[in-house]
Amino acid sequence: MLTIADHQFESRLFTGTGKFATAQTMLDAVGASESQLVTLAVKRLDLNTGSDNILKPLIDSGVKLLPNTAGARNVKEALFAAHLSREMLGTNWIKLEIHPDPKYLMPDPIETLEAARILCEQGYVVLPYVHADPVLCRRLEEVGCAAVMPLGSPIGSNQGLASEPFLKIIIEQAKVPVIVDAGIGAPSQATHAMELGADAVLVNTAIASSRDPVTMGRCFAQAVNTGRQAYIAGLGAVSHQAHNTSPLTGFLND
Ligand SMILES: CC(=O)[C@@H](O)[C@H](O)COP(=O)(O)O
Repeated sequence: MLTIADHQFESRLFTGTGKFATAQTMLDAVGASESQLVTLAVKRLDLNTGSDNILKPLIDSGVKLLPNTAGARNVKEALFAAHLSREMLGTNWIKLEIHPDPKYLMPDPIETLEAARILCEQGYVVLPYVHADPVLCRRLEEVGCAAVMPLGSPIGSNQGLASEPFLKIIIEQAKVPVIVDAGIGAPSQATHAMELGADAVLVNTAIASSRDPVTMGRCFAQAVNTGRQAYIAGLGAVSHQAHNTSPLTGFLND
């Protein structure tokens, strides 16, 4: 079981709702992934009705919603999105994303830390999306974030764990759950993140943009479970040189 704030999750695969060809495909893929925490952009919500055609079926499916502030470029816009989502969805959970640069969608560390500090003070359960920066992750933990979400590689790039050396440091140091978010492009990469000791991963594009998102959702569920089990079982040590598995004594006793 993974505990974040006051909530427990059996599944360590978190999913997104963007980029699917149809709402039904998204719902089927999320179902197949067994994900229990699903993020959606506050920007997608209809300000008049407080809804979106995916909202009701998602709520009915029993997943926990994690609204995100995607599209926010600074503290002010992120706070606005968080306040709006609390009003509209009745949740104080927020995935904090502040990325002013549309080309690489790199999270702004300074704005993110300040917004996180304010939202934590206001009683939000804050899960910030950040670069894989161990110092920043500590600072976010200190201001009260419930988890940290360092990137594997740029959002939607499917490049995998380009930030691996820094993810390892974050995982080693963190006292809150570490959710590797963004850029995970294949189930094997999700397995690898979990083998490193990540507490969970968040995957959107790799599932949504596959030829068969439902099957891919299922593959990611299995991959995350495999990686977690392998981490618990404990991987063997890596060595520069060979170590024989059978006796090296000669056959002819010479
Ligand atoms: C939906 C969401 O929150 C994404 O912004 C998230 O970061 C996942 O990234 P990928 O789409 O690269 O899986």
